[in-house]
Amino acid sequence: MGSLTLTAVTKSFGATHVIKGVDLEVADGEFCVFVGPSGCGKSTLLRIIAGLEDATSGDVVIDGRRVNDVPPAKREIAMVFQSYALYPHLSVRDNMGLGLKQSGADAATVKERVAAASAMLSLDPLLERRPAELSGGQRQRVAIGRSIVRTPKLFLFDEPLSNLDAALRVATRIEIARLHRELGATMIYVTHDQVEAMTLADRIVVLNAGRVEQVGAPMTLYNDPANMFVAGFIGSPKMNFLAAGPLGQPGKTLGIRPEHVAIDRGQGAIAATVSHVEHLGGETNVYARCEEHGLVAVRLFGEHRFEVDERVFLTPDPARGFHFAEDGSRLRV
Ligand SMILES: Nc1ncnc2c1ncn2[C@@H]1O[C@H](COP(=O)(O)OP(=O)(O)OP(=O)(O)O)[C@@H](O)[C@H]1O
Repeated sequence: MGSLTLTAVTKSFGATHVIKGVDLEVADGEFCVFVGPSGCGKSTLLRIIAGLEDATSGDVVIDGRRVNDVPPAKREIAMVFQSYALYPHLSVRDNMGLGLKQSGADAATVKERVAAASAMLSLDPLLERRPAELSGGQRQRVAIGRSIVRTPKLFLFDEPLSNLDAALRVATRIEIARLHRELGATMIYVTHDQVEAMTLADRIVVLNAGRVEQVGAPMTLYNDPANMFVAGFIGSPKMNFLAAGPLGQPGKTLGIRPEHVAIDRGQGAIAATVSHVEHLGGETNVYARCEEHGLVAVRLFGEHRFEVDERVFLTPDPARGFHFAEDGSRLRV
């Protein structure tokens, strides 16, 4: 069991209000991802859940028990950080078992749990090595293994993959998804990475300046964003916001994702000039500048040859547009 409830949680550092009243329910077994711009309070919220920071006000409830005054070690949570924080003088085996041993578990239990976690993470050949003899990806697997050994109620991850190179990030991301399925554990995960958020989460919490903008399944945030902030935050390249004009209405904004804008050399709704082209292999991003709307991103599948300075026409798919009022709220038309 490992449910989490946050009720009206706030956090201030002196006069700086960092978390401004967060309410959140995370169900037992759920994978919940916190995203938001740098400085919006993701790590602070995670640290409040862990007990590494005190909430200024509000309640933190784990499995029905208010834990505001319970020290981190007694909350039955495990935290995995970006830096692995392994003991350099201990072997992988001892790093994984130490926390459990310190909490008073007998040697047989420690051995059994370390063996199970090691098998799950393919760490068996590395158990006698010290951290200095491991790659970054292997060290992060040990850090994750150490958290599994303690069978916590909640796993908290703070950007665990951000020190890894691109290929290892993908491999470790898949491994974390598999672990979540196998353990059925509740996981709360902070990331900057859209792909991690979209692929790992049952639900994503979008934070902005210490408040929750929207909580929802990844595809709900993509297909049905609550407001302009969420619409612009989820998706890459980000959604185009087209100002008033033939396609918009005065004072209102039309949001259209780059994958829903057609580009053509012969005809279309908006005349534009190609200013930049990104070839990603399976996809091509074209950025075209037009007088009325500035730079518009177009995402194409497959390889497309557009040249910088080429004249083109852009046509947003009207069925895929979102409308926003001046204050950023969504207009459902
Ligand atoms: N101990 C502290 N004292 C004062 N301000 C702090 C402290 N810790 C965090 N902050 C401030 O709180 C805000 C939120 O920080 P936090 O680390 O939670 O953001 P974040 O969303 O995790 O950012 P990032 O994505 O850059 O890691 C920031 O403006 C930060 O400067």
